[in-house]
Amino acid sequence: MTRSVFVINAGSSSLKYQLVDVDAGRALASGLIERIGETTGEAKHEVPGSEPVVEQRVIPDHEKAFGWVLRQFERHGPDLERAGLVGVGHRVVQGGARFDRAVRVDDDVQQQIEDLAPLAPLHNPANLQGIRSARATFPGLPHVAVFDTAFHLTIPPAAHRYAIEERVAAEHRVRKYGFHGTSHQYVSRRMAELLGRPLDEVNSIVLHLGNGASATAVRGGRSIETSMGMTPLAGLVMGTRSGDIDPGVVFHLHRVAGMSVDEIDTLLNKRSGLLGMTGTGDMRDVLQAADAGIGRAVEALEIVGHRLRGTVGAYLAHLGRTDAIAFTAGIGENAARVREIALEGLEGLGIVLDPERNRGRGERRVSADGSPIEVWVVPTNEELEIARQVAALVDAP
Ligand SMILES: Nc1ncnc2c1ncn2[C@@H]1O[C@H](COP(=O)(O)OP(=O)(O)O)[C@@H](O)[C@H]1O
Ligand SMILES: CC(=O)OP(=O)(O)O
Ligand SMILES: [Mg+2]
Repeated sequence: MTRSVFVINAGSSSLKYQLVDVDAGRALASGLIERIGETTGEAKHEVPGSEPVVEQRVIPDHEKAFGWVLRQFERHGPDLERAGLVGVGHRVVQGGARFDRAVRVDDDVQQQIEDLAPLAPLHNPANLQGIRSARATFPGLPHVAVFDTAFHLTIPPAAHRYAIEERVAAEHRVRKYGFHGTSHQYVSRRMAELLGRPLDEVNSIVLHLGNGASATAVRGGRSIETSMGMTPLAGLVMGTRSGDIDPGVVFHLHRVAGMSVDEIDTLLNKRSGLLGMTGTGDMRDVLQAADAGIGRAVEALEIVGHRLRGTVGAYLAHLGRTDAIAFTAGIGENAARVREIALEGLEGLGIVLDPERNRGRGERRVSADGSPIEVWVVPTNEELEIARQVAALVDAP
């Protein structure tokens, strides 16, 4: 009998979902609704082995989006009544210092996620909409929240505290939380498996490079440092987010450029990064433009590479001994050129790519034989990891 989990990743303007067969470790259906709340939306429902259903339509809110999803299951399958659903998993971006693991959602937990919304104003409110819709639709099933931040709660104070007045930091919960933890955890475990060594003996650097991007230093299966901060705005250059900048820039833009706080928020979160520098937030387009010799795309890649190399160098120092570097997510898995620039010139630090392997596909080692630090491509699967955590919690006595 199949045991499946319905996994929901509700973003600010999107809803991603997967029906996961937990034991087989594969998706029975998946889908994505984009540009929720805008004047043009796109929705896609995919069942492996059949043509995907794609619709252009206006989708005003997450509740309507969820209704669309349920109709696709009714029309195109699989039948949710017969899928052996054991629970629903919700990706929740900000779990604060409170949630160090997945928890069953009840009214109290839902309230706590709401209380954490000021620490992730772009993410938690959307996550909550997903939770509300799904709890109303599946009242009989256990709902589980899986937090992006949970894996990073092992980061020691020296790395997670900011050097600001203690009273203010404590009162307003200002510290580094880190994100993409589900992916960093999944990939670092897989990395140890691939090296054939026990997790607690492996030190790795995971580079999750998707639309949002973050790096994590993992010592013996525990996160000790990560590049995102109190919010997912910090660290590496991303699709539309700036990553690290001097916080003084914010005051400058407010006082001298006359921008409001909301305008600066939008600038740094939605109009910066690759998009702000090149006009497209999609790495495929940036790479194509750079190949065509377009100056700002070439420069943007140089900035991306510079930031990545600096982060890798810092994490080598924090870990002391590093066994492997793992690239994951859309860019990390697919963009050979980005892997190359991220590690360019680091041969002296024990990192030697093999150009041929780097150009290949799928899960594999991409470092040269004899490279003291191995480099791998390890595809992430946040949905499967969420589904497994849900199943484990539901099974627990
Ligand atoms: N073949 C590819 N080459 C280069 N970049 C790619 C490729 N496929 C996907 N990407 C990039 O991956 C990014 C999206 O990553 P993904 O992990 O899917 O993001 P998210 O889950 O955060 O939405 C985009 O910038 C996209 O251009
Ligand atoms: C937290 C975060 O940055 O998530 P995403 O990469 O899905 O935007
Ligand atoms: Mg992703």
